Amino acid sequence: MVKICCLGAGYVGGPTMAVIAFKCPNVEVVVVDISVARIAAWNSDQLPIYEPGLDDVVKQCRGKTLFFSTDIEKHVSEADIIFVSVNTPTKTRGLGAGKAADLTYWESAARMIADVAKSDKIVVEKSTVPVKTAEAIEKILTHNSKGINFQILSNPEFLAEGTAIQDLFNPDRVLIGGRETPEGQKAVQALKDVYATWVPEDRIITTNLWSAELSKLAANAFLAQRISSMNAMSALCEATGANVSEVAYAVGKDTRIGPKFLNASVGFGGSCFQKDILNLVYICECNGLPEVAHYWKQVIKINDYQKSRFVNRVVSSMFNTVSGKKIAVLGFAFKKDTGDTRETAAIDVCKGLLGDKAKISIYDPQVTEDQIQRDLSMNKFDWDHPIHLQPMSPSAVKQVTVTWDAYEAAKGAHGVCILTEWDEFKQLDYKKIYDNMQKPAFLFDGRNVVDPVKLREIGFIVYSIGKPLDAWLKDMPAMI
Ligand SMILES: NC(=O)C1=CN([C@@H]2O[C@H](COP(=O)(O)OP(=O)(O)OC[C@H]3O[C@@H](n4cnc5c(N)ncnc54)[C@H](O)[C@@H]3O)[C@@H](O)[C@H]2O)C=CC1
Ligand SMILES: O=C(O)[C@H]1O[C@H](OP(=O)(O)OP(=O)(O)OC[C@H]2O[C@@H](n3ccc(=O)[nH]c3=O)[C@H](O)[C@@H]2O)[C@H](O)[C@@H](O)[C@@H]1O
Repeated sequence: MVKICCLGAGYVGGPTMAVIAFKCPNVEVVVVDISVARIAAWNSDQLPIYEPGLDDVVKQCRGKTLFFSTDIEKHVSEADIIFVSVNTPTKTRGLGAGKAADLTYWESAARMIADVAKSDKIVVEKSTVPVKTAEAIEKILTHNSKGINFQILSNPEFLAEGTAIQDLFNPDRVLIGGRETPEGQKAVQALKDVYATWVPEDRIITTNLWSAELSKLAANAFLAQRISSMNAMSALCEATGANVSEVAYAVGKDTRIGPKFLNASVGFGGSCFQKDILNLVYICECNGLPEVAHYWKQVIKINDYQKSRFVNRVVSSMFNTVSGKKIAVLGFAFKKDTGDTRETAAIDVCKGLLGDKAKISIYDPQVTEDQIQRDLSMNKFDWDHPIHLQPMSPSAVKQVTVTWDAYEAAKGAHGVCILTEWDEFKQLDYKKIYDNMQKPAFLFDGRNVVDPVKLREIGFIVYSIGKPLDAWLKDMPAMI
């Protein structure tokens, strides 16, 4: 029986390993983590992450071929294949601060593997890492190798949160990069055999190590670039009377462009797009390619512009101040069907509104008050470290309340901001919401989930990203 150990029981390690265990009954998978609380949650009925379909998969194989443990060294030493799926946050200090990937967690994992290994191992980079990381990892692993053979593979993960199980069951592709030596190719084949249990062969791509590492950064940069391109267009749509949804549809009908990932929004969030693009920018700079670095940096700049443009729309529409006004925020997660708030646009929007002294009432079906308070109190990039190493119990942001009901959040509010595209926000009784709000009642739709025409009929003043402007907003400056 092939033994797999995965370091890191997070959004990637947990679901990915659960699906491997589910699909490969002759493989034993143990997921380990330095966070005792996280492992306890994986072993309980309340999994540490919310992901549609995950519960079923875990329940079917936990205790049979899938295990969660904190006994890291034991399981690493017994494994044939070790996946490393630990955090790779953006550095906040020192060389490359604000851009480069912080490989502290990776390096400590590699040193531990080198220390405890007693037999040959295949070590798989599952985390997203800078191109050429495998070279550094190889040096760490072989430094004290005691004659043990380590083969490093790059097997970046392309799942998206909210659809992780679907993406893992039916991936567009699985990418495996390895050394072009006979030993390297043997290791590639061993990992290929695991995936080939359920992934069609033509979707398993094998490349050299550096191509695999770079392809992951490139894929995320391309995806984020599509959103920033559409978001840039949304500003022009508002200025000209064009409708961004119509433009996206017309553009996406070109089969060379395609219809996916062209939804204008209040800005992309999530733990990876910004982090990985900053990382790419840094690598370009280090390789003497400032023009290329500048090109990709614009994707982030447009995203930041989109978030501050949204805040400015809210404030300027409401007589240029939200001081003391109640603003309801519907949706705090970075996208629907996840409770993940890492780098969510909602953090920046809320901070912008708080900067103008608004009182905010937040409702998200999956995000707890504790998480929201932590997010609003945390420094940039701190969110991407293991949860138990993040700053603890920040003082509560007093102007923020969190409710478990959208109607409660909007009661007595001057304005409502929709910041996550949860399906339930399409079904709300907006007449009821309107009746219980201060007048004039404003609604700012950062996800284009509501029909602005219907809401205007109810009486709302509506702003929808990239849509023809309400008469009320026409003469207001988009950026101040
Ligand atoms: N979240 C996502 O959708 C995707 C993330 N990625 C990449 O995967 C990597 C992990 O991301 P997430 O799973 O989202 O992060 P996460 O924060 O949810 O999980 C990482 C886990 O690693 C643990 N950890 C840290 N150091 C460790 C060590 N030395 N030994 C054992 N456990 C350790 C942490 O306690 C944490 O539970 C990152 O590089 C990320 O860029 C790639 C594709 C998708
Ligand atoms: O490396 C990663 O972490 C992952 O990053 C993204 O996945 P994820 O961040 O989970 O979710 P996405 O669906 O890509 O959404 C990212 C952000 O973009 C926003 N978005 C997405 C699509 C769109 O058309 N418009 C838009 O604003 C979402 O609301 C969200 O805030 C990629 O889609 C995955 O392929 C990749 O593996």
